Amino acid sequence: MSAPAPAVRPEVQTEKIGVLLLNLGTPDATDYWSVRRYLKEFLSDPRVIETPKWLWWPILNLVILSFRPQKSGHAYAQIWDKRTNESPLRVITRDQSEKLAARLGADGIVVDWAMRYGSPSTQSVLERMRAAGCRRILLAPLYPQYSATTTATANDKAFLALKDMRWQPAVRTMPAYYNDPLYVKTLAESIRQGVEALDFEPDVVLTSYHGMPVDYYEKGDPYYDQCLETTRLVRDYLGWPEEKLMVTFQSRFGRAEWLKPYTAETLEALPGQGKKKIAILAPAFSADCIETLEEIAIGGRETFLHAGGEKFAYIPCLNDSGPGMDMLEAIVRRELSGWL
Ligand SMILES: C=CC1=C(C)c2cc3[nH]c(cc4nc(cc5[nH]c(cc1n2)c(C)c5CCC(=O)O)C(CCC(=O)O)=C4C)c(C)c3C=C
Ligand SMILES: [Fe+2]
Ligand SMILES: [Fe+2]
Repeated sequence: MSAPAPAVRPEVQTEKIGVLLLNLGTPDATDYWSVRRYLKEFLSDPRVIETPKWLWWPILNLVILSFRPQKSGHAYAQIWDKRTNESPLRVITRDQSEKLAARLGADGIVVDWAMRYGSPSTQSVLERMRAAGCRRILLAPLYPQYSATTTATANDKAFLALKDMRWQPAVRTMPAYYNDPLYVKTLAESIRQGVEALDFEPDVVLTSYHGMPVDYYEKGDPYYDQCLETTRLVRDYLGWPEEKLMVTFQSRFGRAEWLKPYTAETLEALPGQGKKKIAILAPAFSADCIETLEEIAIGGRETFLHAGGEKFAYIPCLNDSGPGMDMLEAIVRRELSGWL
């Protein structure tokens, strides 16, 4: 008599599809050490800082990490979500994940979220998804415009985690969606509604994108071009003249030349040019965060009003709004095609 055929392990028969939303990361708290830990990981990423390690290490560890955590911690404290005691970026990314899960769950799709820096780590979440039976995973970096400093490094981190898995899921990466008609429409409608809700008519609306060293652009990073293209498409959608919807770049870090025009300098100059009523939004961010809430909505307002501006309005990111989630669901479903 021959031995019975060995049973197939049940997990082999599990064939789930997963979607992993990836965002940048944020500190766990606003104290010096929490912010330092986060900044150290972030600013040690060679995709973000291309200065050779031997030169960058002392600058980062001896100079930047001795003063920046305090300054950034103070900025984070101003926008901290008191309800959950977390950073807004984390709260919003989780909300986006939960809402997407509610929309895709009926189709058996597992949705989760992770951060490139800090927690929840990309590795821990990928491991959890794999253990839950996800055999195919869409990595979805939540950056409308591609940059090596954001999109690529988020994917790198996921690939690094896959490297340690004996049983790897199949993966796809979601492309940047800077010119996707759905994104353009959703962004443009958010501007139209944002402006309609104001008690003034803005002289100009600024699309303020996160900045990047010019050097990275010259070496081939397409981020700048994609930012310009997003604004051009939104302007066309709204039927606005060129001067009504401007492009600027914010969040300059360090002494190198960054993409121009700088948002802060523009905010200072506009009142002198007779543009005293403005609205501003930050299309490079899928979720409001320190760079939008503190730097623009608080700091940008101060800069503009001090320079003689009269009316300033910040239009929020798409976040987990209904239209924002409709857009994300449609883009994700399209990227899953052939898997479903
Ligand atoms: C040092 C170089 C930096 C590059 C290049 C850069 C590109 C870049 N970043 C985002 C999105 C976010 N950045 C955020 C915070 C942040 N960014 C930098 C530096 C660079 N970013 C720093 C030092 C910080 C930390 C905050 C501070 O200390 O001021 C965030 C928000 C995180 C949060 O917790 O709220 C996001 C999101 C994009 C899209 C981008 C593209 C070129
Ligand atoms: Fe940044
Ligand atoms: Fe900033």
